[in-house]
Amino acid sequence: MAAEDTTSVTLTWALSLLLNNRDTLSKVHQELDVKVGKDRLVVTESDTKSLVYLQSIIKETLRLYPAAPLSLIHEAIEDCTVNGYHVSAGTLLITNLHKIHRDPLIWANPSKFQPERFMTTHKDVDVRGQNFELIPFGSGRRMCPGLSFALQNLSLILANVLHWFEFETSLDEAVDMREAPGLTCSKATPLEVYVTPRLPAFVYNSSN
Ligand code: HEM
Repeated sequence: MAAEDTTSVTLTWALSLLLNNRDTLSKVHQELDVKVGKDRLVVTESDTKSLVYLQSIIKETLRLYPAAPLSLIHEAIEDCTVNGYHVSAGTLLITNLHKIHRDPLIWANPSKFQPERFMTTHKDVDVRGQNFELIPFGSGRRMCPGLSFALQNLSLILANVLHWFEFETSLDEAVDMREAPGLTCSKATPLEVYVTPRLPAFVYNSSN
């Protein structure tokens, strides 16, 4: 599993989702204004812990667009029974994370981008492999060892770019959300955005 690729595709989906859901984009900008402030350039790791809406956006992005939609292939090393199904030793198992994450029995409006669900109905659901309805990093002994590093990077990078810039698409068009086939869930078309500064000019000349 490529570490850089998974992080960059997740960030691209997050930004695409925000551009197609401007209310959410405004709300996360408001959160940054209140918790970080427009007179400071760098959002730090300790800031990101209090950015609960931003964290919900990351979870919702990983739910809708898990970077490895079919996870990695696993092989049963011995005969076992899982949930009433007999699995013989040697069976290759592919877990369809994309499908699990959009199960209508678990998720209301499963294909809708609703970060608020992680502050209300699903506030106790995390991505760390303990809640089987949301397992973008897999679960168990062979789950992604880069999970904490990835979550830290996703929060820091997304918080900083959102804090620094306003984002627009050409002619205000909606972002094309089609997915490209492949092991990693990337966009079928590149994301093109226009950025403009959103902080006062003096802040960009400071080093904090
Ligand atoms: C958004 C970011 C990422 C996502 C969604 C992700 C997801 C996954 C998934 C689903 C697996 C398969 C787990 C399984 O077999 O059950 C995996 C495995 C793996 N990931 Fe990640 N990953 C991410 C970032 C990273 C990063 C940053 C690193 C390293 C710094 C990393 C290193 C690995 C490695 C080495 C494995 C193979 C583990 C094994 O087979 O024992 N991943 N990842």
